[in-house]
Amino acid sequence: MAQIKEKEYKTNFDLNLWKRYLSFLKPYKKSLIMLIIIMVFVGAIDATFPYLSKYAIDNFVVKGTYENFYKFIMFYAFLIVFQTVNVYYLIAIAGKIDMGLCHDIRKSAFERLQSLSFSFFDTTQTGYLMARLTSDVSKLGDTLAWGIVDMVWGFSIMSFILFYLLSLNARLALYIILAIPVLFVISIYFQKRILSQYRKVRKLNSQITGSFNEGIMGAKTTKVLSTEDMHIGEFKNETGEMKKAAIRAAVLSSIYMPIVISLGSISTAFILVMGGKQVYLNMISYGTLVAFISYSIQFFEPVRELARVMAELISAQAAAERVIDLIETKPEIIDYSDDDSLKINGDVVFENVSFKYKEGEKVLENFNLNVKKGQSIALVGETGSGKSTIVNLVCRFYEPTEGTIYIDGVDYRKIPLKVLHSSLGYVLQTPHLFSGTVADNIRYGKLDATMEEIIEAAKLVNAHEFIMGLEKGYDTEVGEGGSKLSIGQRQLISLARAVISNPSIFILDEATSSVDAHTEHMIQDAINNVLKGRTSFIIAHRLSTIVSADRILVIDDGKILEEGSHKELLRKKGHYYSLYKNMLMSDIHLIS
Ligand SMILES: Nc1ncnc2c1ncn2[C@@H]1O[C@H](COP(=O)(O)OP(=O)(O)OP(=O)(O)O)[C@@H](O)[C@H]1O
Repeated sequence: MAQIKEKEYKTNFDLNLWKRYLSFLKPYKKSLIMLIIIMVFVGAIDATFPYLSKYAIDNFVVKGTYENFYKFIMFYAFLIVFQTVNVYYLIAIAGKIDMGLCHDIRKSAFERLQSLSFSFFDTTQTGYLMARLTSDVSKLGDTLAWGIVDMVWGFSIMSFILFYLLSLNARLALYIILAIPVLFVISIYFQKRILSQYRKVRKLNSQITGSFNEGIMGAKTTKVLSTEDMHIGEFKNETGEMKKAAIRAAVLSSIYMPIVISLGSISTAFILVMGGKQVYLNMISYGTLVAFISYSIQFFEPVRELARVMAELISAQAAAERVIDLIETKPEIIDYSDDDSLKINGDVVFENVSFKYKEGEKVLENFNLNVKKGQSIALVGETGSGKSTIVNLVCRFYEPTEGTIYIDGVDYRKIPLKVLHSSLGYVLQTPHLFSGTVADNIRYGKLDATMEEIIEAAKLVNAHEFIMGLEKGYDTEVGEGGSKLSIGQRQLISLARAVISNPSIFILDEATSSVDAHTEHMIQDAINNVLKGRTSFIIAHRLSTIVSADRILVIDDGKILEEGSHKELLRKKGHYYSLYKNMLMSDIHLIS
């Protein structure tokens, strides 16, 4: 299975990228402000509890008085209730932002995918796109929403703890403050390394998603070719690499955590020794010592969290870069006009058209062709000769690299894509049906089609009869990709779908797979009905189609080798003649 080539991304924080990404947060501005306010409160309250313990020890335990006891209890209870409400809202709001972001980013990415040109899909693999739209988007929403929660909480609780510590005893506070830079440096050091392993995991995850996709899509072919073991081997390699990287990350974490815990314990020990002395000398109260011990434990959590969030943001940057890259990819084929009122008749002219898919190779060179409205053109020739390229250019899935294509005398780049595509009927060699009913699938050709129009289109292509024979007629589910129907039936439905919008230009890439004689006859009949009065380009594989075309073009290496009607070309006794003889022979061979 082919590997997905992943771009290598920056390891430093890329502010510019995050600014572009943060624009997705705009619709959630109010929620975000609410979340920040709530998190400041949560941090402040968390930092206040040890201070309250100090008050309780010094007043109720040491002094043994009950003065203000009930007020204290009430205040404590109020803080607990307030904190509970805060936590409820913080989870709800952060969850809303997380899900909202994922939804919006996925929507933008999917919309962009719909507008991208064919050339994008030539160079981008499905697995890569699936990984972008699923795990990368989730990672982004998650990191951003919950990263904000942790960051605001971290800064808030640290500020309040520092405030309490300094106001209680500045010298003792120093022992805790001195540990911060050490802890921060250690945290960043480890988090960077842990994350570089997680990056590897993500990169491999992309490849594994691709392999999953290919494995599922190509399951039948794999079975037929008996290549299961090879695919399993490849898959094992990828997942093995992923396992190694994940284990390395876990090992690094297992070293990092004890260091952090030890550092916290050392700092607490210092507080105990120094603070204990001060208690002994009556310089601070018992309550203050207890509060200091609590703060020394509590203080390291936000430092750790902030280091983690920073590192996570750097790691999520890889996901953000990939997703933003996708969302900001510009379609190569764009509209130069928005005149939707244009109507297409069907005259098509190629004037000195050259085309290449990639630098260094020419598929078409100075190609000229003049097709009048209503003519049917059969394109025949060896595989790879350029037949599909010609029809792809007519459809403007790609544009000529040189020369011009005129439709009804107008440079077709001046015709809006919407107008061009709604005037085109295209039936692919292996037509794709979408999950849904037969009627739904025909309606894809004209979204506002009535049931009468659907039935009329089905009748035109001789599909009505077999559809009525299905269990639920037009309401029969076709299955994923049309799997519940035969290939011939799928072809008839796709013909109906293509013809329902009454296109003036028809493109047909004839199926090469053989169907039984009756179905072949039905399909041929359907094609003849559909082509009447329309300009058509047919990549023809069936003799019957070729013979009945107005003009036959024999294509070779991107050039027209021979051109004319069936009779004219036979008389010439050239390439078409031998091609026809071969086809005839293989047909006779098939029949016998
Ligand atoms: N998307 C693509 N990217 C790069 N090269 C391509 C692409 N599609 C086709 N080609 C190349 O362009 C040339 C013409 O291909 P094209 O598909 O037009 O031939 P064809 O006559 O339709 O072949 P077939 O009968 O096998 O479908 C071939 O050399 C092919 O390898």
